[in-house]
Amino acid sequence: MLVIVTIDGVAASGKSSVAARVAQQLNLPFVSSGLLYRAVARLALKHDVPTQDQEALLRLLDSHALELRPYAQGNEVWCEGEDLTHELHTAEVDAAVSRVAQHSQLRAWVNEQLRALPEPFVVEGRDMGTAVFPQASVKFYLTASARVRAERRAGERTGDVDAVEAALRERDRHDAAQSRPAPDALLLDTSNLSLDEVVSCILKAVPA
Ligand SMILES: Nc1ncnc2c1ncn2[C@@H]1O[C@H](COP(=O)(O)OP(=O)(O)OP(=O)(O)O)[C@@H](O)[C@H]1O
Ligand SMILES: Nc1ccn([C@@H]2O[C@H](COP(=O)(O)O)[C@@H](O)[C@H]2O)c(=O)n1
Repeated sequence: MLVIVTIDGVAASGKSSVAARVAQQLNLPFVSSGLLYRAVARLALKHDVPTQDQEALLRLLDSHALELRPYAQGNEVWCEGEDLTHELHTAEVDAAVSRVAQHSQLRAWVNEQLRALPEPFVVEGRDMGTAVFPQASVKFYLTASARVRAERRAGERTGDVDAVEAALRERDRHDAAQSRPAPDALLLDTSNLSLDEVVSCILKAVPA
């Protein structure tokens, strides 16, 4: 019986898009761990809290309750009655989030939120199959060339592909510590695969 499916990978490798479709096919909720880190970064920017200051970030979380709401069609993050979701995928948050994610106590807070979610689900991120859910039923790790990822990301947000590629490479460097594939993860280079082909590969590898 499927309990947890993890889909990890580097920035803009297709984790969220693939996880949402895989979860839909498996009739499971899908969980986006990155949204929690993004929400903390957004709150820090909104309240002028330095992302280098772990204690200040923890105090911010104490005074502003964040809630991740996983739905089949996508996740939402709410903060005291306000839906923050539409503010979380911006270049400003992209530039701040990796620094937030480097703090061990912030990571522990995110992991506590994720482990409290009712199973089963598909969960995407960087370290779902390693640090957070090592016991997962089946694990995948997505990669793609930085150029292909930049072209895909530039396709959904306005922006120069070269600048997007440079930003993705920067985020990859900052995220490297928590972005290693689990030894038992199936690695998928999606550079030359369509979204449907990636989803199909994953569904074929999920035990019945
Ligand atoms: N295999 C693919 N072929 C073509 N386009 C893809 C593929 N996978 C994802 N995409 C597109 O690339 C863009 C980025 O995908 P997505 O947001 O799912 O990546 P991500 O890994 O979740 O990104 P981030 O780490 O920044 O949250 C989206 O527009 C998505 O539709
Ligand atoms: N499991 C995770 C997920 C995310 N992060 C950090 O959050 C950033 C945004 O994540 P996206 O999946 O939305 O791109 C990411 O760049 C990491 O800094 C993480 O550390 N661990």
